[in-house]
Amino acid sequence: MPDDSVIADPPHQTDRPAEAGAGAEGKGVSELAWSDYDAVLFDLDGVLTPTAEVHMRAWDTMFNDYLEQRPDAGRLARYTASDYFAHVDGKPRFDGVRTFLASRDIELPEGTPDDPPDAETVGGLGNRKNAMFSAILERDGVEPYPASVTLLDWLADRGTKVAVVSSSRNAPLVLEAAGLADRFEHVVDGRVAAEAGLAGKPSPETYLHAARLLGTEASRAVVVEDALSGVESGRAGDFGLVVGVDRGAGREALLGAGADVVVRELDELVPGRSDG
Ligand SMILES: O=P(O)(O)OC[C@H]1O[C@@H](O)[C@H](O)[C@@H](O)[C@@H]1O
Repeated sequence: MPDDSVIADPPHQTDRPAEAGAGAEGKGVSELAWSDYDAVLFDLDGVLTPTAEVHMRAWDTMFNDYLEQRPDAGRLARYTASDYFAHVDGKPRFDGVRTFLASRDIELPEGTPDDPPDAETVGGLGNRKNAMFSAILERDGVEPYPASVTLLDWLADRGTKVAVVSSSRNAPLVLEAAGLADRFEHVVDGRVAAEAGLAGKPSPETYLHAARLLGTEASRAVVVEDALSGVESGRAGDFGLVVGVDRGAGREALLGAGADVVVRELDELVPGRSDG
């Protein structure tokens, strides 16, 4: 069993379920007591599909082009992958813009979520990035992670309820493009959240909303997340188990944000798959 899939002592709580708690050191994640859970709430980008990388590339191009054309470009540090993980990853589009700009002491007018991509506003910059994201998605398409499909198949056979909880307004499009749309009756995405007035990740509100839609108590639901902001949502919502998927955020950082276990691939959660 790879070291990354060892269950860690939960850093933020002492009343975690036995299989995820202290003393479980060395147990495989495949030994999770699945009977404790009725539902699994999946983040999308970076968890079910490799689209976190597409978001990353689009943010990188948009922010660096923008910084370079500013009159004070000389004083501004370039946008890097560390900025993505620290300020943007997992958050709703316009929260990501606002948080990154604040890290460079830049304040822009809010504008609106419908601002055109050439507007120098939070709305405009977010939509500028979205035009790039959409173009890449249309050109390259998207395939789900095979190991994530393995877990979805196993959960479907078992009758476990599933939902997608994504900050992205593109989630329905990505699920359709990846051939996963039929697997989820409930998708709480960036648009649904905005319309329902739910605060975005790292708030737990979107995950709690999904649990309600599935008719499940948070304590009986598992949250699966690759972003620190999303792991924080799961922890803040007191979910039964928070699984961190390390796609670049880093194992220690995910544990620090509140993940109970960290895996590299989702099939490590299927019994019998990752023991060693
Ligand atoms: O597709 P949208 O609505 O612009 O959403 C953007 C965000 O969607 C999230 O799912 C990604 O994890 C973020 O990293 C990304 O920035």
